[in-house]
Amino acid sequence: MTSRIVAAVHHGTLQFIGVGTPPDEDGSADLQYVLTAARSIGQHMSDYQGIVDTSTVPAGTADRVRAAVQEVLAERGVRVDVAVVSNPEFLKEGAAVEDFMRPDRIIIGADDERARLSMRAIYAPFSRNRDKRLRMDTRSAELTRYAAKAMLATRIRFMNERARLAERVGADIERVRHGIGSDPRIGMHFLYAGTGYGGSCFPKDVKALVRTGHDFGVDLRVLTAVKAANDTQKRVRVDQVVARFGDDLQGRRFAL
Ligand SMILES: NC(=O)C1=CN([C@@H]2O[C@H](COP(=O)(O)OP(=O)(O)OC[C@H]3O[C@@H](n4cnc5c(N)ncnc54)[C@H](O)[C@@H]3O)[C@@H](O)[C@H]2O)C=CC1
Ligand SMILES: O=C(O)[C@H]1O[C@H](OP(=O)(O)OP(=O)(O)OC[C@H]2O[C@@H](n3ccc(=O)[nH]c3=O)[C@H](O)[C@@H]2O)[C@H](O)[C@@H](O)[C@@H]1O
Repeated sequence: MTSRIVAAVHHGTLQFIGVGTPPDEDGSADLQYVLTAARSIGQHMSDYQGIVDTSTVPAGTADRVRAAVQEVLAERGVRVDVAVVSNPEFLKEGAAVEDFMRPDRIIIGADDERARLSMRAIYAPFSRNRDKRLRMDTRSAELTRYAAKAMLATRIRFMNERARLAERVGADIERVRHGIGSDPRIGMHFLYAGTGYGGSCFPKDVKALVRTGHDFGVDLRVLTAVKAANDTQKRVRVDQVVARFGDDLQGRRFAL
């Protein structure tokens, strides 16, 4: 891994981009770092390259990356082939190495056969137990990342809502979690009620997918409701504390 572009471009025929995609003012993913990295590769490549995007980016970004590189190549008067691959990763903070070494699935979104075969080869050592490599087009790969995240966010939101109801009706949400999670159609993962989803990726990626829906004229009502309800979840904890200890919390300490 390096941030030295010249060394990277001369090292091999696959260039992985994994730079930040923070939320833009309108909630969409800001692609400036991805496109800058892509242009830098275009500045230095003199032979075929496969540019692999592992950043979280909206559907259609691979086409923008390809156009950005081709523009730079045209300015330089260099005629070489370029392929763009979408390779979303599903690493969790704190478990990134383990997630990378033992992935559930390896998504290879490629419209170019040569790049797809190189990607298959590079990921072969991580696919020995069973073949985890899923082949698809770039847009499907890009959307898969957000769709996975949206599904998990929806589960968390769903459980937080059930938790509030459980409290009111005198049920125990932990028992309910066991009760429903043991149905294999539902499963045990991501069913913990809490203060709502947070962290560096969930809030920004849910927002970005809602924005993509808006841009493409599709009203993502479920996800919009998930986002709005999650925003209020932190407040629920505060209300519970106040209900239990009263308005004056001076001098008290709480662990979350
Ligand atoms: N943090 C996480 O757990 C996960 C993050 N992602 C996605 O991966 C992407 C990166 O996320 P993070 O690693 O958390 O971001 P980050 O902001 O911590 O790291 C990005 C790095 O890229 C470098 N960089 C930016 N522009 C560059 C350029 N032109 N050339 C070379 N290096 C450059 C920055 O200096 C920085 O060190 C995002 O799209 C994010 O959504 C995906 C899965 C998990
Ligand atoms: O693409 C990304 O950016 C990554 O985003 C998340 O990874 P991460 O943001 O590190 O966080 P998680 O540990 O998965 O938790 C997300 C949030 O949901 C909350 N959560 C999680 C699980 C649960 O049952 N309930 C719950 O409230 C956590 O407290 C946390 O705030 C996904 O889990 C990764 O698969 C994905 O690759």
